Amino acid sequence: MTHSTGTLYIISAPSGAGKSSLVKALTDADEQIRISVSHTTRAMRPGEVNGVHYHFVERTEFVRMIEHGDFLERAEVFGNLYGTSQSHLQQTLDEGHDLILEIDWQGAEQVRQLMPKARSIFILPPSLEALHQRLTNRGQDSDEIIEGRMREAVSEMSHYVDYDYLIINDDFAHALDDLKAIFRANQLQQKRQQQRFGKLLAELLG
Ligand SMILES: Nc1ncnc2c1ncn2[C@@H]1O[C@H](COP(=O)(O)OP(=O)(O)OP(=O)(O)O)[C@@H](O)[C@H]1O
Ligand SMILES: Nc1nc2c(ncn2[C@@H]2O[C@H](COP(=O)(O)O)[C@@H](O)[C@H]2O)c(=O)[nH]1
Repeated sequence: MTHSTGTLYIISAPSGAGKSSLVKALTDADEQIRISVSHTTRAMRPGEVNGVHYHFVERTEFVRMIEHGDFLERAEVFGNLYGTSQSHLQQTLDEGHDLILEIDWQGAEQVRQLMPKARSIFILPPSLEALHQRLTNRGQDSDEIIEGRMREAVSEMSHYVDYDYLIINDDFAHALDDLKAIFRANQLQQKRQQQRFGKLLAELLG
């Protein structure tokens, strides 16, 4: 019996494009797919839970973790530090789960170097106006923070060309279908490769 490992997915988007909402809807519908919980020095938003949405840590603790080599990737985004801890990442993939990293373009570049088989998806909003509206409607950030995120949005979006797939999140259900199709196609490809490998192994072992 051959064993297949899961696929690592990088998902990036300008803040407010709907990345976390789409990823949550995807993983609610498929328990085989897991989401990596990042570390951050950002202040907790109302309703966020430590260890669920992020591991919230002080900057000194984050720096200690950098020095200890704990992060697969890390970046400063909107003045806060964010990073993906190595712990459990390989184990989750070895257990056969697909794993999603919701990270910015700087982190994506680091992960591509270290794990070239990772698949990457960029999510775009239909327009900058819609993006601004979504950040405002989310009702979790001050006007100042929203303006800062809007200033960074165009620069973040300019990196979409480096990604394997592009999804425009205009109609939510449509964008979710696109996301599901990417995962499904990859799962089928993995299964096919596993079958080929199993057949080859059986032939070799007689
Ligand atoms: N297709 C859509 N149409 C309208 N609103 C949407 C759509 N997709 C997501 N939203 C809403 O936009 C807001 C931002 O979504 P979300 O928090 O998922 O964005 P994000 O990309 O994960 O942002 P961040 O990077 O800041 O975490 C939420 O209030 C969400 O409900
Ligand atoms: N390089 C990384 N970027 C990350 C990580 N976790 C989140 N992010 C990026 O931060 C912004 C803002 O997130 P928010 O929760 O404060 O709204 C988000 O859009 C991601 O691109 C990470 O571990 N590494």
